Amino acid sequence: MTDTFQSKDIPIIDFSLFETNRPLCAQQIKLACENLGFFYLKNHGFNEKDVEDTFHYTKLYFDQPHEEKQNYKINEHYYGYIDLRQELLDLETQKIGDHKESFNFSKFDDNDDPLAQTLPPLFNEKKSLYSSLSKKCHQLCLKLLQALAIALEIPQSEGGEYWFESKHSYDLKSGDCLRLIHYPPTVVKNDQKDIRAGSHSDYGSMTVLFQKEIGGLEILPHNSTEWVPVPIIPNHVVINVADCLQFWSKGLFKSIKHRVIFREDTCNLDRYSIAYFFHAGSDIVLDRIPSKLIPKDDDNTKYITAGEHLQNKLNISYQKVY
Ligand SMILES: O=C(O)CCC(=O)C(=O)O
Ligand SMILES: [Fe+2]
Repeated sequence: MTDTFQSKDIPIIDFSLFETNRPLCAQQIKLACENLGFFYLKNHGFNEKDVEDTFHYTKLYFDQPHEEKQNYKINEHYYGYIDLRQELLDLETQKIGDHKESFNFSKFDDNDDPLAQTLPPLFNEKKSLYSSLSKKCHQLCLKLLQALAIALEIPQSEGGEYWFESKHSYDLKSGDCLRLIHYPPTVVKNDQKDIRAGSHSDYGSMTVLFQKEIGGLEILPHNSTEWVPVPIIPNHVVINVADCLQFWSKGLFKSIKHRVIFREDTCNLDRYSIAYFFHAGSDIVLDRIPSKLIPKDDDNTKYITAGEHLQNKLNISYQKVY
């Protein structure tokens, strides 16, 4: 027996409880966000075939020639194609950018057209698939925050279980992003200097992550120095608390550090993942959650907007390497 946190200790929450026993579901989600800021979710409502299809077209997209991908490179709103090594997530220890390429989608309108970018032809053809995944991820996150608001007993006079909802409406201008990620293989094994995604925490309220077949994701539990692998469990998504929610809850909920390493058994294989970064509207002030269960405010409370937070974080953790 050991007290060290292990992969098997990562909570698995059955989200069908949200319909059948909402108070219990809310307690489980609150506990997972307090203790680790990270959990698996099963019975989450995503259609398995749709997720499969999304991964299929994602692979086809990244298989295209480099020049084609460069035609839709990242724009001033951070949507579009990001090249191999272009993003560097851990400025403290990384010498070179992440060994990954990605594509960021903005939110979509009612006709499944993206709000802040022009899509490459392949994605334009499949825009309903990506738009629907984006909207479903957003709806899931709203429910997760509703569960947290229930567990925190936010007073009805303050908005109760819907306290978060108006701050995250899909109509708001925000940093929300559906991101497709491709981690190409490497021939260099056990190279401590190279990494698929450097250590970081996410910026917004929370993140939904779909993994597929190839592992490598690791988490660093709060107050620990031991990285813990996050094994892939088929048909489960992974949820993590991000920085803004940690700020709102005055540290009650933990924005967990994570990274993607080259595992020796799979470093010669392509890895694909899909993340949805869920954010409050850019102009929303990161006020504290009104609840007796939130730790007391101290004097140094600094209120910033969600957009400022994103901008600050991008400025320190995002490097353009053209
Ligand atoms: O690909 C993964 O498994 C994690 C990606 C991630 O953490 C990120 O893009 O913020
Ligand atoms: Fe992340």
